Amino acid sequence: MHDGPAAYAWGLSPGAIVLMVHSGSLSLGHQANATGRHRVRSVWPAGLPMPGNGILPFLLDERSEPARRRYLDAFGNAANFAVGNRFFLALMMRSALAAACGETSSRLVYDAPHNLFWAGDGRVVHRKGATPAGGFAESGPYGMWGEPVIVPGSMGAPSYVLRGSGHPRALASACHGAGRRVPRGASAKAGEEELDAFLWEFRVVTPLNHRDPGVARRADVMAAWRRDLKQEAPWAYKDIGPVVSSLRGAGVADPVVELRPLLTVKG
Ligand SMILES: Nc1nc2c(ncn2[C@@H]2O[C@H](COP(=O)(O)O)[C@@H](O)[C@H]2O)c(=O)[nH]1
Ligand SMILES: [Mn+2]
Repeated sequence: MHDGPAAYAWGLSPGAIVLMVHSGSLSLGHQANATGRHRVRSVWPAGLPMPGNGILPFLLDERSEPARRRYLDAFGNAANFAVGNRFFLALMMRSALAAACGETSSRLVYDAPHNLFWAGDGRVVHRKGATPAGGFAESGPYGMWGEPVIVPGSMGAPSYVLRGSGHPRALASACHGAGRRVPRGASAKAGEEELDAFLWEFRVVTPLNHRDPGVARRADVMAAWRRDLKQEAPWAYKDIGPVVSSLRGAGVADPVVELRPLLTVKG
């Protein structure tokens, strides 16, 4: 616990089991974006040079209006689909927990999407790899403490719930995780000893039973399995401590609670 009053106000207490769910729209948003880009190109005025940086703006002219509207609808649908995914994953986790431990009480602390845009106050803030971190407000359920900011670490490190400060220079935003230390492909090249140490420390269960001697004999299958595990292993992610210190030091968000991982399910 870093901030008792805020933690208690959000229903977080020492020893509580917290379920964290991370899912987006499973490529629907990506597809909406690809289709949107195609449409922007198809209505782009002849003779107007396209921006050299690859970012295609929707023009605010009448001719672009239908394409713009369809893009915003598709993007909104993808965002709603992502909320639905998180909702159903949470229900599945709750029912699995109830089946194992009996009925428990739980309530939602926050649903914080990232990689979305937020329109309002005459501007649009597109948070790519970032999450909202609004500060105190005159009204609203989170006004008194600031907005909950969820910063996950990795499956082997703590995650944090912080309270946003609404820092104007950060556009009331914070990072949405510790972030990768090494890019996806590069982490697969990490040492075999590190992976062995990880498998020793963590009980890793996958659909493929690597303890089965028949599976363990298949060098090709085992190599692919180990490559996949390395992508998500704790060392592929940055140390969460300095990330949280930076958020606090920069006045972006203050830690409320630290969550220690008990069980991680990756899909
Ligand atoms: N608590 C956990 N956090 C994790 C795990 N794997 C990754 N992460 C963190 O999440 C963020 C966001 O991920 P992204 O896919 O949207 O970029 C990432 O920066 C990691 O720090 C995990 O297994 N458990
Ligand atoms: Mn994500």
